[in-house]
Amino acid sequence: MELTQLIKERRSIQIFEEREVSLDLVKELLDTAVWVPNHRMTQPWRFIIVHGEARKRIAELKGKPGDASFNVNYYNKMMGVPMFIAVVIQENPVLGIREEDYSSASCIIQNLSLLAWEQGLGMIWKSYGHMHEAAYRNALGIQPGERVVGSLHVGYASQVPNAQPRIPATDRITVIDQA
Ligand SMILES: Cc1cc2nc3c(=O)[nH]c(=O)nc-3n(C[C@H](O)[C@H](O)[C@H](O)COP(=O)(O)O)c2cc1C
Repeated sequence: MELTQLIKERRSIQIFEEREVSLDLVKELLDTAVWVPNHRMTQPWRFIIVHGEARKRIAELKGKPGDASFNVNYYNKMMGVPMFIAVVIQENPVLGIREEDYSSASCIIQNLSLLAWEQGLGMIWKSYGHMHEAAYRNALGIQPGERVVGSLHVGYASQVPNAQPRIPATDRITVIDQA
């Protein structure tokens, strides 16, 4: 697919088919996705992939079946996601570097979503609040000093939403051409 078309046609996918996602394919896509610009080449990221039965680690964060606190809607929603990828970066003590690192990690996520879309695979970048909480962090083995940039939900789309209109960049361009 042509790059322009790929960028415009990629959509964030919320609802997936039950079909499994190949771990090897995702590893291969990530290996390409990490070719981002990265000031100082800190490369502070890692990727925690959760699939199969391990999805219960996330689905059971709001109670297990049988618990009084069990949230069946949350459980079913999360078990309906074929694969999760937590994108995690080591937080640099220097604010400027932390921001650069976060920016580079964001580029990886966009690269991955385009590469996945090219393969017919959907994805959404989720930033739900509980990905910063201890229960989620413990369930995925996230270490002190690591920051979760996003929880990616990955799978084959069962529904592709309509595109939401974008403000043309031309409406937002200031050209300075006078000395
Ligand atoms: C940093 C970031 C965080 C996001 N977090 C969420 C989220 O928590 N829940 C959600 O439904 N979508 C989330 N999204 C996806 C956006 O809602 C989505 O990109 C937007 O609606 C435009 O749709 P499109 O990606 O299909 O063009 C997030 C996107 C970004 C870049």
